[in-house]
Amino acid sequence: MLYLIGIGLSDPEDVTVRGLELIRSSARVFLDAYTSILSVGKDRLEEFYGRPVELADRDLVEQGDVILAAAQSADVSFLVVGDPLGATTHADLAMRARQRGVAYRVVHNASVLTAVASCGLQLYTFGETVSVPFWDAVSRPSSFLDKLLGNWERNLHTLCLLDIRVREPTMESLLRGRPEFEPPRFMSCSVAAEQLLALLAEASAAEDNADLLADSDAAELRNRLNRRKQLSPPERLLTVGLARLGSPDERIAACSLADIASRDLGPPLHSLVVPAPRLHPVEAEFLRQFADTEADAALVDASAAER
Ligand SMILES: C[S@@+](CC[C@H](N)C(=O)[O-])C[C@H]1O[C@@H](n2cnc3c(N)ncnc32)[C@H](O)[C@@H]1O
Repeated sequence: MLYLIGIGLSDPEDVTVRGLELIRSSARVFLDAYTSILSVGKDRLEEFYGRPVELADRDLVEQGDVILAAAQSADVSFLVVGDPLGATTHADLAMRARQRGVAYRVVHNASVLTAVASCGLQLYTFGETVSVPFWDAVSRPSSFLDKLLGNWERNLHTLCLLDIRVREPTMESLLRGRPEFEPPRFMSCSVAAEQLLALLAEASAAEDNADLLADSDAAELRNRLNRRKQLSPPERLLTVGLARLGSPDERIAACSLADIASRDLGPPLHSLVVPAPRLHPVEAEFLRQFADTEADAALVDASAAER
């Protein structure tokens, strides 16, 4: 039997009683170290569970063979930070278990997908969740912005999950054929905001060049830019930064996109929310407690006033 067990967002003690009993009675215990992390290390988990915990990196999680082979002949717990079905990766593991005839059960727990409501925005009025990937010298993915705009146009909030890179092999080590790994990286709200600001700035620069294009291309470009312009200027675009949700040192900040780019919300993990353009008055009232300055509070009030 394969048990997919959510271990919550913060402390070892966040595991459910049922989850803990299953972990303690399993022959092997794996911890997904690829899609999310707990700020406490593996040692504290092992101490609390009274069981050795094997770290599952990206290959082990995505291929799933080692885990599924073990679960074919014994009880295996696969631990996921948050809820086990809060990331598509684990739904995939469950489907592959089924295909191989390995029975599985899910033990749910708190997830960032629900904890985001701590900022006061209603879960019912969130649209599609997006993932913001790190940019590098060769790739600057931006498809998340179009999804965000789709939500915005329907007056829905957008939860942006921010990239995590663990055990990424360095380019030199790949060339040598002997992998060595980069230090882990976790995207902060300020880096996500900088990438978003860069895309919005590119949109206004591109607008100046639209006249140089053939009519049909220019019309398409103008349409795309006009959509993006809804999010400008960045000094008036309300955002919410959320750091370490569910932890005693959780931090939530409601301020403009321009401001969040220079705010330090502390250690990972971070998520960023772009609220819908028009907030429900109750959402605005709840959210206002996370406005650090009068200017931030005025921005929240303006979103409610525009209903
Ligand atoms: C793939 S999702 C993890 C989903 C997880 N299984 C769950 O249910 O919460 C990973 C991303 O969620 C966000 N995240 C996870 N835990 C968080 C937390 N405690 N506070 C803020 N953001 C968090 C971060 O953006 C992180 O990169």
